[in-house]
Amino acid sequence: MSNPKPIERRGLLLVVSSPSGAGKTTLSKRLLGSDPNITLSVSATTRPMRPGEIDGKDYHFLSVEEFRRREQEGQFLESAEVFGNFYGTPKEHVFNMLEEGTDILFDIDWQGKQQLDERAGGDVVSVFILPPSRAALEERLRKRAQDSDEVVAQRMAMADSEISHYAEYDYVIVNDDIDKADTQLRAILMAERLKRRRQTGLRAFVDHVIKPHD
Ligand SMILES: Nc1nc2c(ncn2[C@@H]2O[C@H](COP(=O)(O)OP(=O)(O)O)[C@@H](O)[C@H]2O)c(=O)[nH]1
Ligand SMILES: Nc1ncnc2c1ncn2[C@@H]1O[C@H](COP(=O)(O)OP(=O)(O)O)[C@@H](O)[C@H]1O
Repeated sequence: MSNPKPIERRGLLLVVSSPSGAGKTTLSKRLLGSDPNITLSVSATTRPMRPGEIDGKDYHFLSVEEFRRREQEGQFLESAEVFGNFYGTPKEHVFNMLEEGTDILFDIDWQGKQQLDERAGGDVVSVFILPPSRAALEERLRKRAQDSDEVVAQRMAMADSEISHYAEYDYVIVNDDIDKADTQLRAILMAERLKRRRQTGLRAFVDHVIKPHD
């Protein structure tokens, strides 16, 4: 009896949001570095590059004029203004990856998440990352040491309004211990991948299992 092919699965859009400094970039990088079936949606942004960031890998860094031009051409799946800078998700990469059946990770804010829900509702799985405390959030923003005191203060001031959107998300993780939070994020992804409705090749697989073969 021949072995059935692996069960085909519909790709999902994993949205991870948090107040700045809660750890979503750290968690995303860990996941992307060890799971070959998920890829990052690299956003376009008008914010200045931080030391260590790579253009095209962390973000596509654009001037405001270029961002506006691409936005008007309809190149973004969603876009939003955050902390006075513009951010947007380029459509093309997302569509190419979904066609290949690869899951896509989005590090975007609650405004972007709402727009993705409107456009791709059933395929969106959303996770909100909370810091263990306000003091820990501030300490992490300072420790990152890539932003000025003014930027840290601005991000702390924004944290409350960001956090107020937690209830719009499917899952919430408190990022206290990074290994624990990492395990929790992977558990969510694994369970969501196993949802019956996402396993589009299930009928063919079951037919193969229950029907007699020569
Ligand atoms: N809507 C939307 N938000 C984005 C996008 N890219 C990044 N963001 C959000 O913009 C905010 C600021 O991001 P960033 O400047 O990298 O600082 P971070 O908070 O330290 O990650 C974060 O909440 C990100 O999730 C995007 O393409 N669309
Ligand atoms: N669980 C954790 N415990 C301690 N520090 C952490 C934890 N998670 C992340 N950090 C640190 O906090 C800082 C902010 O994390 P980052 O992933 O850049 O946050 P965000 O992308 O949400 O702005 C980084 O210096 C990171 O190394």
